[in-house]
Amino acid sequence: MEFSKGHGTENDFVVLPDLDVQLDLRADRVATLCDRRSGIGADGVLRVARAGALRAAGVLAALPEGVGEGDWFMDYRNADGSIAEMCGNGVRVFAHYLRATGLERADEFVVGSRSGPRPVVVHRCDGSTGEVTVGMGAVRELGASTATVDGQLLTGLGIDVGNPHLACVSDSLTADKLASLDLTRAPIFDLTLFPSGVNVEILTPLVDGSVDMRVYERGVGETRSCGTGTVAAAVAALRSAGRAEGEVRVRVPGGEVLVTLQGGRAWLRGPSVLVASGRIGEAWWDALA
Ligand SMILES: N[C@@H](CCC[C@H](N)C(=O)O)C(=O)O
Repeated sequence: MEFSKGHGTENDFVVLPDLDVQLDLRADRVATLCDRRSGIGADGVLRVARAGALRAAGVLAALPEGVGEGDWFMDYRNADGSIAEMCGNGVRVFAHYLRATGLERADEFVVGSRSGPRPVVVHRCDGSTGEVTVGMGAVRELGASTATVDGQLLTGLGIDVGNPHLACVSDSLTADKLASLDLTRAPIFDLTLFPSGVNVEILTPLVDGSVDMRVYERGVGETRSCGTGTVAAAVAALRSAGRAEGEVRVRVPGGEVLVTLQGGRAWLRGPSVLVASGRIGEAWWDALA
């Protein structure tokens, strides 16, 4: 079983090429694989296959609207084994992987996700680093809500970027105060607004087109970056500044990305790194309960 390991601003993934869709990605297997002691260690898993093959194998009940049978499809799993609709950093790593391995020859193509097609532009890439823009699609605002983070009640904006987010801009927050927040415990949030859970972003107000952000991801815990989360953060930061559109540089613990919002749609540009590739022991994989 081949694998690669990659990250986008240190949001890291095990990439599993599975063009014939042979792998049974049961939740417990994914969780063990993503465990940093018992497995390879990652925030999530990206299975690489064509959408039609995933549908034929029953992984997808139907193709998401706008995704064609022949499109690449990022079958994304969180580190706890749960399935999520979208992963912005994951799409950049997925596209980089396809180009670096020669599975894809074009620099512009579509990556399908459970929340629909995500067109990508690979600006540059080699076997280890790349720079990719992802069309993140429509952004839907869900209204105000709150979360308790490190004992503090924060107000945020619920935002659907294909997956659910609560982006909390705190006017009194500085980059230093943000860095000192304890995000080891899961935020408490409103289950009525987010019955399937939510990714929570905490961020500083917009200054000179930039914000600092940390995130607690559904199905993972604190990560060093979240691509869909940076889009949600950019929407909330612009809204707090009385704006609906523009470019926002989002600094996260793992690096920096650029989010562009225009006409209710978002684009995410940022780096990708492919760190290693190798083989997973089949006996080890088969023995996972
Ligand atoms: N890290 C991702 C988001 C992954 C999915 C998320 N944890 C969820 O459950 O919605 C990103 O880069 O967007």
